[in-house]
Amino acid sequence: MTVLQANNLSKIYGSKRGVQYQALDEFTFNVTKGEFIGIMGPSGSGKTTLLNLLATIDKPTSGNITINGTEVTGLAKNKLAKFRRSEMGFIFQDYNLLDTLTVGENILLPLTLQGEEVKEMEKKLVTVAKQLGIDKILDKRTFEISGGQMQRASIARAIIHDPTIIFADEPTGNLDSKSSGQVMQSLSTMQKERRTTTIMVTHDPFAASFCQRVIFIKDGKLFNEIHRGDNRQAFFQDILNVQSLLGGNTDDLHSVRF
Ligand SMILES: Nc1ncnc2c1ncn2[C@@H]1O[C@H](COP(=O)(O)OP(=O)(O)OP(=O)(O)O)[C@@H](O)[C@H]1O
Repeated sequence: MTVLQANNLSKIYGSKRGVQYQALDEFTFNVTKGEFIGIMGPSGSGKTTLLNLLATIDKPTSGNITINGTEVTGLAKNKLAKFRRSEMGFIFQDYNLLDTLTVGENILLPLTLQGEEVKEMEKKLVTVAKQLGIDKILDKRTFEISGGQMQRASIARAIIHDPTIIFADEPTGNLDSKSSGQVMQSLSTMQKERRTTTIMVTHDPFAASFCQRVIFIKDGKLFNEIHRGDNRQAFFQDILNVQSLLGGNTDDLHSVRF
């Protein structure tokens, strides 16, 4: 079942009279329910632009996006905000947790906004926290926990309302290699156990090796797409091979850690 369909997406930044830059050029792709997709490409290739369009944070210059049967590119502002709240989850590089709330309260935010019953919220909180191994830190504040724990808390927050799709922007960008491994393992487990659909932008080939499919962008266009078999290490190598064809970020190779 297709959950996301993006047709001929183009994004041109700048005004008609000023300098214009085409960041995305007629980009088309589909996402099936339960897929875990990585988006990679050199700096400036259009990854964030694509993620922002798919996540409805920005509007395309042309083209359309359908998520779960709704054409989101045609939705009015208030309907879009509601749609985003119920159908989407977000994971950011710098976690975006509120330090005035406990870890548990942060995770519960999407349900609080939806006005869910307290008993039901508690049940869902315990389930997701156990799945992610953070059930012992729910009463702590964000400054009392590690980066890896913060990112697992933000995964829990992204997933607790069972959204159609999760968008992750460099989720391992601020983490050391051990925490990155744990966070990617957590995302992978969520994808398997809850059939979550996830789209992740990353520079990190190690993080991308946890995906089932990796899409490479160059100059706003699809450059290549590779699928993972059973072996993550072989997939990691495939990712490095495409990256070397692509050129660009040689610093990405520093994250080799098997
Ligand atoms: N608001 C904007 N106005 C003008 N140009 C922009 C804007 N946002 C991005 N761009 C340009 O569009 C291109 C694609 O940017 P984008 O941020 O999508 O790339 P990226 O692949 O995510 O890069 P990075 O890996 O460095 O984050 C870049 O050349 C960038 O300079």
